[in-house]
Amino acid sequence: MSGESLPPEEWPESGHRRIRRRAIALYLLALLALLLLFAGILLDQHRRDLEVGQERASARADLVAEWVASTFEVSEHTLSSLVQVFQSPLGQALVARRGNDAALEALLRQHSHRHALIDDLGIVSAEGMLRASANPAFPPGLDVTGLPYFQAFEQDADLQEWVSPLYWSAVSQDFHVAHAHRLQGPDGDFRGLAVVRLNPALFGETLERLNMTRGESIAIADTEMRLITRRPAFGEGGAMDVLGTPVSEPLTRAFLDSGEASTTLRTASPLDGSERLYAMQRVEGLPFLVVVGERVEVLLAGWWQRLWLLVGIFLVVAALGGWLLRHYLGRLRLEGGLRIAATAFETHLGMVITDAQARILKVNDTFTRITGYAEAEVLGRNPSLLSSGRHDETFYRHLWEDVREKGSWQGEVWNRRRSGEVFPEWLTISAVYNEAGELTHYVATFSDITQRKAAEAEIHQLAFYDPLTGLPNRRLMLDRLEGALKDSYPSGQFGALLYLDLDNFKQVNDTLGHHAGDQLLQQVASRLGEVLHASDTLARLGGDEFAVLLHDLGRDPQRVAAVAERIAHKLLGALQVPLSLAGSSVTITGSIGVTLYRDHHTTLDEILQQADMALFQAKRAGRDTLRFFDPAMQAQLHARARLEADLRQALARDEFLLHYQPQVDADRRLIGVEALLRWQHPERGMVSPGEFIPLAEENRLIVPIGGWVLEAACRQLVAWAGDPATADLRVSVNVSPQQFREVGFVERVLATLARTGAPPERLKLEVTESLFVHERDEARETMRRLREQGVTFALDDFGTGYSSLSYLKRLPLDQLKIDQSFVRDLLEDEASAAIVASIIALSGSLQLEVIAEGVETEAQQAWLVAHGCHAFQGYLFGRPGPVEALVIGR
Ligand SMILES: Nc1nc2c(ncn2[C@@H]2O[C@H](COP(=O)(O)O[C@H]3[C@@H](O)[C@H](n4cnc5c(=O)[nH]c(N)nc54)O[C@@H]3COP(=O)(O)O)[C@@H](O)[C@H]2O)c(=O)[nH]1
Repeated sequence: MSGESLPPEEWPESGHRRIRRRAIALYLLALLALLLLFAGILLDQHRRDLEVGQERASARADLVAEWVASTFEVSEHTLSSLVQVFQSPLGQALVARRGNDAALEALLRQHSHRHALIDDLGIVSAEGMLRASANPAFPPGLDVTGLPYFQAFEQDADLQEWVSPLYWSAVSQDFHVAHAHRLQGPDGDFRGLAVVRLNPALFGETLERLNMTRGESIAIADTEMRLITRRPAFGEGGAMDVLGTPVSEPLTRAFLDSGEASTTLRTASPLDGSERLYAMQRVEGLPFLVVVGERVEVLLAGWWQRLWLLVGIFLVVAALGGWLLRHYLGRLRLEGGLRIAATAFETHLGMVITDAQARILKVNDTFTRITGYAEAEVLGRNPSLLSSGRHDETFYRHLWEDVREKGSWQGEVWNRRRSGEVFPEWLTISAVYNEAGELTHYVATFSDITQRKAAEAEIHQLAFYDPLTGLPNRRLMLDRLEGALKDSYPSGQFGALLYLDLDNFKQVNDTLGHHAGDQLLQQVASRLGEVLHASDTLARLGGDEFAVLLHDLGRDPQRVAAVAERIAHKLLGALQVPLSLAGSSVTITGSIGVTLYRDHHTTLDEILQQADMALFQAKRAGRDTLRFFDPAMQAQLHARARLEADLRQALARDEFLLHYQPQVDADRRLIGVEALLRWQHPERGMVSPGEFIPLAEENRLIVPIGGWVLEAACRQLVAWAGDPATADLRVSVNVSPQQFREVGFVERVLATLARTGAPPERLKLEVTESLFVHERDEARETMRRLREQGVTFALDDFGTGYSSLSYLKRLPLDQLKIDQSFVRDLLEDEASAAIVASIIALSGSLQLEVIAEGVETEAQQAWLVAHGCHAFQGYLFGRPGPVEALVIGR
């Protein structure tokens, strides 16, 4: 099932993502739940810790307030007993009578010892004068009208008893608290006050003995917000060093103003700045206030610990959960990857996995299906077991170079199945590296492309080949012509396009039927193909029209035309042989139009038109004929063909003769002659060898013609041998390369010498440098064998070729013949003069004779003599002519 047939959410990759998303969401939700749980716990505990602190502070404040209140019960009791005493008749008499001060003071001292809190006891008169005091520091008659307790009674006539807030005593220079009781007569008239002066330090001492919890503070203040005592002390003092210290704290002020008995609040201490939970408790009926504080920081110390513990637990859980999630997702991905890999592995592609040493580790089912090898057969083996042998070592070297350098290679490879069948495959090889960058595996995938290639071949065949004959069609022919035209420009080689049309095909078709017509075309195609080389293109353009492409025929258009003509004749000849069709013998002919091509300026269309026009002309000229596109060339070809035909007859008709051109020494004495062939044509007169020798060479007629020349020259030598004036003359005979290379050349020369009786040492064979371009060793051997028999050799046209000097030295030569082109120019052209001079010098160093040909002027000869040349040939000494024309010195 392919991925495209499933809904997207069911695609494997999609499913993997969905699970992944869910797992992450679940993990985050769990974390959130845990976070909320921890936050709930912490909030609750935070609240409870503060509540506990608050409750403890309230309880403590209540307790301390009780204690403070109870303290004043002592003073109250003392005052009550004093009041009883001083309101008794005796007491009143004591107070009223002056001079009883000592008795009064004794009484007061007796009562003042009842409690440590009581600092002093005193009796104040109704006028506000101290009558007596238990403390001698306060003398009788001291005015207390300015003190708050006296003023309180003054202002309120009904006031019986009153406890003062802290007040400053100028006598003791300290703060005190006074507990005063009204003294009155029997009529209720105001007689003064009994006053207990209390020592506030006692509160501090008592508080000092109290067990305090950490972070707890306890303060006692009066309603004027002056501290009486505080624990812990602040600054550097003790608990009582704070006595009288005013406290400025708005919340406390507000509480006192509200008249409430107690309150709690959370604020920073105005004394030490620490934030505390405070419980404030008024001391009932007294102008005092107890403030108990619990430091929030201490109260929440445990809570903070729990907070950090839970944060730690949360982080550990989150990290652990994250790790587990990652692990799970990793496994999920891996499993997914493996599933995908497993699915991918079993595809329509053949797959091979090897280790880094190219040993097969795994193949898939498709591999087995394509190659025929089961997995067990190939495990541990090298994939080269599949190689077909069609690719050479270089191919595989490049392939592996690509894999190593680029990481992969892909291309077409021919491999061999287990059955031995060779098949094409499209192969991709990839190198696999680990994280450290080391090569670990190779993975190859391939598909069998046999069918694709067959289909391609079929399409190619249909597109480019004629289905009836199997020949290239017009399209392929045009492709090849285009390519040939391009190639012809740099190579300089001519090619030829031939259009061939069957003359009587329609007649065959009409009389014997289309099937026979088809057979005829097939047989014609086969015959034409037999005439041509594999490098030529024979195409069927359609109907009974064929085309032939001849490539690289040469650079000389005339010769190329001749070759094309010869091949065209062969094609026409091949058609003429009767064919067997439907039980009948049929003779068919064709017409051919030829055009040559080379120039890149000529377009493809022009060439096709030219071939077409040439074919048209051939058709017009009658059946079984050919025509060239260029009429001038056509004429030349005709002339050439005629000349060739005549040349073939010339020997038999005895139309050749030899002219001799003298060769002289520096004193112009005749030393030899060069035999030069002449053709006495019955119609055209004397034909130059320059015209017919190349033709004779092309048609190999040069071999018999050359033989004739040699024979004639030898006969001339024999004729001269009997006359002392001519016996020493040597005859130079031109030998063409073809003639020289002809098998049996040596034997033929020797046979001619023997037959004629000519002295071999008088015969000089002129050869050209072209002989030594190819097969030079054979040429040297031929020369050596003839030279052994006395025949000498001259190297003709010397200087125009490319003979290597080192090789030249090894040739059995006798003479160098300076080419006439250099001689002609030597007086005008420094380069020619330099060449001639070096040839003369070279001949001297090689100990060879040297002769200059083409000498036409005295000046040329003088220059040559001056430069060491002593043999000459040229019009200056005589043109080639009949033997009788030679001027022989006697
Ligand atoms: N294989 C054979 N080749 C032959 C034979 N006979 C001749 N040839 C070759 O034909 C080419 C033309 O020869 P030809 O027309 O005879 O010309 C020769 C001389 O007439 C010409 N010549 C000599 N002296 C002068 C001169 O002063 N001026 C001038 N313009 N021309 C001169 O040179 C030709 C001889 O050349 P070479 O052979 O290189 O010595 C020519 O290539 C012949 O070789 C034959 O029998 N076989």
